[in-house]
Amino acid sequence: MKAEHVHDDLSNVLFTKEQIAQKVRELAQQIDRDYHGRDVLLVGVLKGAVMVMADLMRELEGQYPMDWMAVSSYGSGTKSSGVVRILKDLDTDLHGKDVLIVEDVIDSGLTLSWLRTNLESRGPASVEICTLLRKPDAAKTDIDVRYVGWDIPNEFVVGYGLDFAEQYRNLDCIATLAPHVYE
Ligand SMILES: O=P(O)(O)OC[C@H]1O[C@H](OP(=O)(O)OP(=O)(O)O)[C@H](O)[C@@H]1O
Ligand code: HPA
Ligand SMILES: [Mg+2]
Repeated sequence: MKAEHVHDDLSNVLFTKEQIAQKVRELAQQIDRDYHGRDVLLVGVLKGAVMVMADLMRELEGQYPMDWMAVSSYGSGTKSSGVVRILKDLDTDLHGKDVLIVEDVIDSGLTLSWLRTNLESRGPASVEICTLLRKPDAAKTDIDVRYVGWDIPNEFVVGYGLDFAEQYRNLDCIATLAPHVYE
């Protein structure tokens, strides 16, 4: 879906489809460089990370198995509840693996902080994080993130996997939502 189809619901397009594609390519190059020859597992966080994972996987030159977790802390609102629930766990044993978590956005950081601790307790060789977006002004906890696409202002964004109440995930760009949609 293109921005023009939901024009009235959006206030500002932050990143176009082309800008996102270029950024994902750059992230893939860094990851290929750092993880070459290692026993890596990419862990995607459903559902928001589906787009970035799908595009990142295709840009990577090495072999990278992937697995998925579903956790939810937002429900249908625009604020994190702070309570993270596992809705679907990994199928893969993490012992000895270099785990790279792939996310769409780090907002308060509560989801990732909880998830990293959870995965670290499963005996992996390492756990690092790759996120397309991060909101430094929204951080409620300090997380060490190895790969960041863009730092963005503290506004609610949709598109490229990011939803508001399950809507707008299939928007091909990343945009801020007009206040009338959620107020
Ligand atoms: O840093 P935080 O404040 O914790 O927010 C970030 C998390 O919130 C969103 O997931 P959400 O719970 O909305 O699930 P979804 O991916 O299915 O939309 C997003 O995909 C991250 O996982
Ligand atoms: O800005 C956001 N948009 C959509 N989902 C989110 N989950 C955390 N922050 C966001
Ligand atoms: Mg969401």
